[in-house]
Amino acid sequence: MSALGTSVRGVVVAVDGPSGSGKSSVCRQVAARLGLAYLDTGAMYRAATWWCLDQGLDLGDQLAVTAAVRAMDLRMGMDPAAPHVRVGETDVSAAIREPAISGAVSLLSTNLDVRAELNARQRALIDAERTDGSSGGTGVVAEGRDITTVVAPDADVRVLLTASEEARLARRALEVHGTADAAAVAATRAHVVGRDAKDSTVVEFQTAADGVLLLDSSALSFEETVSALLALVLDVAPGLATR
Ligand SMILES: Nc1ncnc2c1ncn2[C@@H]1O[C@H](COP(=O)(O)OP(=O)(O)OP(=O)(O)O)[C@@H](O)[C@H]1O
Ligand SMILES: Nc1ccn([C@H]2C[C@H](O)[C@@H](COP(=O)(O)O)O2)c(=O)n1
Repeated sequence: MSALGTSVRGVVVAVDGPSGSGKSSVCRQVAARLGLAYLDTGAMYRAATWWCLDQGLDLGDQLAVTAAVRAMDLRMGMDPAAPHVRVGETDVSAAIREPAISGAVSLLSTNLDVRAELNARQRALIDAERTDGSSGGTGVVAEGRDITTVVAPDADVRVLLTASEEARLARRALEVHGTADAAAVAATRAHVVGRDAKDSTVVEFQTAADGVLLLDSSALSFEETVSALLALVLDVAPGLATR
């Protein structure tokens, strides 16, 4: 609600792309700069994986996994200054980034019943920001693999953020190993290219769907990519003020 009591419709920015293209870091920064909420949908798949492992489930048991995910008490903290993820009372923000979760998460993200459950939760979170900005902002930047196409195809701004495989591997190697030399890139390949190959079997995030804008960050610095996405959003929602 505005100060006058009238309803203000929040802007919805949807961003998809492959692993290491910069979705999380760039979208979080753009959300902070525009005073929007930030929704990391990959973190929801990671939290679901953590929850199922914590319950001692066999992740290949699709029925048991689906039932557990439907029962999961998942709370997404969407403030871009301090995003966090809770399952019940447990803050799992750090645990869901562990290699054991990264290595197992595709078992859930390729389970179509799990996708349906998480898609519904993502739509509810996005709709809450669209209608009343319940995180205190004037909209949301939501990123993942199927936000532009499945979860929020009606978003105000839809962007596919890509980068060459070479650039994505180098970025991830630098982030994880502190260097992008040949050994570090080789060690990173399975986590980036391998996971994308599995996830690509159920969602399309390598090519832009109709009406989705393509932002290729291969030759852009982090700041240049943030500026490019900001420009795309401000083009559609010029009333938003940057911070
Ligand atoms: N344009 C850029 N130039 C250089 N480095 C970048 C750029 N964009 C992002 N990075 C860096 O690349 C790394 C990967 O980015 P990020 O984690 O945001 O990717 P992602 O698409 O969210 O990956 P995933 O889907 O696997 O979580 C981070 O260390 C980030 O700081
Ligand atoms: N909307 C989404 C978001 C994420 N995934 C999958 C892809 C990854 O394997 C996993 C974790 O995502 P990340 O944190 O690495 O971005 O979840 C998906 O299928 N759909």
